[in-house]
Amino acid sequence: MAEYNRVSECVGLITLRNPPVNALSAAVRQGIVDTVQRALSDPNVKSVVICGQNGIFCGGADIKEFGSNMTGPPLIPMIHAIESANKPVVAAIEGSALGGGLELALGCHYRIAHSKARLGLPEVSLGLLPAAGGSQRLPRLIGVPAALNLITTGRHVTAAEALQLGIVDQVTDHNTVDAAVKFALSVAGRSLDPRRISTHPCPQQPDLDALFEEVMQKVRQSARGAIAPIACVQAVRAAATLPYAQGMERERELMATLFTSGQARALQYCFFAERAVGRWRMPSGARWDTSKPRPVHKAAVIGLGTMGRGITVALAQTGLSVIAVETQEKQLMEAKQAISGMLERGAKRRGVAPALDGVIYSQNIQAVADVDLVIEAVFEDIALKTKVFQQLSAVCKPGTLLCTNTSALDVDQLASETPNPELVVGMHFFAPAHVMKLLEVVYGPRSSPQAVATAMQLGKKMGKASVAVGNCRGFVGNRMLKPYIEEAFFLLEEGATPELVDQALEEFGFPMGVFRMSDLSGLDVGWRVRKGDGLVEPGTASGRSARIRQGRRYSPLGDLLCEEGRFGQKTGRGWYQYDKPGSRVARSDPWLHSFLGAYRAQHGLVARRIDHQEVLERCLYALINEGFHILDDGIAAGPEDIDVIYVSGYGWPRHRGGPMFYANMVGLAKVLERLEHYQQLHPEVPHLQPSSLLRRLVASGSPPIHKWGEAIKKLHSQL
Ligand SMILES: CC/C=C/CC(=O)SCCNC(=O)CCNC(=O)[C@H](O)C(C)(C)COP(=O)(O)OP(=O)(O)OC[C@H]1O[C@@H](n2cnc3c(N)ncnc32)[C@H](O)[C@@H]1OP(=O)(O)O
Repeated sequence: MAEYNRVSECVGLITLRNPPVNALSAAVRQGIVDTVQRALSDPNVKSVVICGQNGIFCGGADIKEFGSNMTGPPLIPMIHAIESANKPVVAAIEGSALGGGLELALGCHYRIAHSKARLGLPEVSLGLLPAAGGSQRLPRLIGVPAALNLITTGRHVTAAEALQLGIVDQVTDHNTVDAAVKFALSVAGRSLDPRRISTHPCPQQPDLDALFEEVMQKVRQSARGAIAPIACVQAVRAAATLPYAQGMERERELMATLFTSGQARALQYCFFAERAVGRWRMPSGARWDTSKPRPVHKAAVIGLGTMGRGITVALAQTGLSVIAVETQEKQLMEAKQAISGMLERGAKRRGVAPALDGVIYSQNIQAVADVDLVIEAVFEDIALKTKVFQQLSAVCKPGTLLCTNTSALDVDQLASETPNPELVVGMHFFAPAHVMKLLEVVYGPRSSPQAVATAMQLGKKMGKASVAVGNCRGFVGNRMLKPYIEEAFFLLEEGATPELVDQALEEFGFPMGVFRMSDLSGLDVGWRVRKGDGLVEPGTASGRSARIRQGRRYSPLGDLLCEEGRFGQKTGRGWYQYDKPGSRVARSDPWLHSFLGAYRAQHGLVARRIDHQEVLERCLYALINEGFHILDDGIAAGPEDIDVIYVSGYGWPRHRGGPMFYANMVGLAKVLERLEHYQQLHPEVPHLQPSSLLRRLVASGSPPIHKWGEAIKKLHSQL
């Protein structure tokens, strides 16, 4: 797993070999220990180069080993032995040097990087800290402020930035190993004392306490309950204030707490879940590895409202040429200006030229005749969308993929309006579409695997977390959101306030509670949907019967607010009040509290004390329960799909892994027991009725989440 060769007569070349990213598995660590020893004991070898095979230095510790008993030589003494060597050791960094990979490089005496390489200590995003000396060496090398920034954010830096920061000694555009060997020859015999980073003092920093105080505050605010960023700050503080050996001891203690924490397990689960969703499969048996995507060179977007504009930007930024269609001239001109602005700002941030020429604007749908893929983003109206799909079927060249950005309408119905339903899929973007990571790729029974593969590949190109899901009302994300929101409304009826509900959810880790989120997205959105479903009844009927609609408990609270013109931030009033329409700072509203009091009195409801635990159990377990229904229905292929959707599109705190992972952590039996408890109290609420899959999983011994797939298959075959 680490190959040894002698090159240029006197350079020992060690090559890490562990595809695909040369992770530091037990075998690789053993290989490094053995080959370093061999190089150091060979009198003909004057210096050593460490590189990785296949253009990547090292992706860090092998994350797959974390759950098991770790064997093999530990990283810290291995890196220490390299740093203590009496021959210069040079790291030749191509591709990535991340986590333990960069820590290994920091133990080397010199670092040479290819100009396209990226370096970083991303442990924080796995719920850890750089505990192979990284938290102690990096601040000594580049200073406390820069090290704090890299270690607490986990961001990857380019080779150019690494050079500027002093992480690497040289950047090359040519063969990195050749450059490193040449460099190793040139430094053979030089004193290595100044090159051993652990022996350096941390560069002096004025107002150290104030700096740590400020960073800690910032980190606490943005971490929303995550513990790793805080431990990272504490570890760097140890580097800045303690001798190296004591700093290493502190690094070890902090890591020990993190390593076994539920947060680290959740974050590592997210890492693998994000990769697992790329290996999509459909109930028909079609799969990612047997379905070839069609090439997409030219795309079109129909309808340039907020969503269409964002989608156009996301497509143009991938380098595609895009035809952007809006039939009204005024709207087209406004959209052109807005899209150009977004492209320019995005390009400035990324330091590239804006793809302004990549977008052609047109009022005429005929302009899309030769595109490979169309994304329809017109108003959410089935008649309008049907018309657009019929026009597209007539205009587009044969084989063009027709995608709809609907968030609520039936993809199958739209597909059935076209002569080629196999070419139709949903591409459900989230606003703002050029920023939000999530994309639900919605297939119907007639969507071809090739259409799904093409949409998934395009999503990946746009940098989205793309998840393939089946077609149903609300798809996965919005379908699960419905019971969550309904429970929040019921809690208000029973005595909670929007402030209490939001506080409980925000302390759990959501960036915004359900009511602040509703104010942001607009109360009228849900009102329109409920009207369409025939649920909204004007009038002042009171009592329990007024709150049972279509045979189930219904809360008209949201409708009543909308009747008052309280649509949220845009009208300056919603569940909260705002200084003016469009303002973002939510303030508690006495009007709302007296409205809730009057509403309860009118309906004979007696307010009771509701605590945070009840808020979390009712809102989150109702949402999770819907997740089990979705798995049982085969709408999502596995719990990872649901979790990626919730973490990347709905603000579920990443350090809690996603709703299904959370259920697994809490214990399926406990979730079932609490749902049964609330269902007994609220028999008229169907979404509290535990899903049969949840019951069956508990009955079969609550298998761990990575075994749910097998269990679900087995349980289905027994039905
Ligand atoms: C003792 C504790 C010490 C901890 C210190 C650490 O080092 S913790 C690990 C720190 N490293 C990282 O966080 C890096 C994680 N990897 C990445 O960011 C990316 O994989 C990459 C290296 C930038 C490569 O990206 P790319 O897009 O090219 O590939 P994928 O992300 O799709 O990965 C390909 C497959 O490799 C698996 N993989 C990646 N990194 C690791 C790893 N460190 N350990 C184990 N496996 C890793 C990844 O899961 C993919 O596998 P598939 O089976 O193909 O899905």
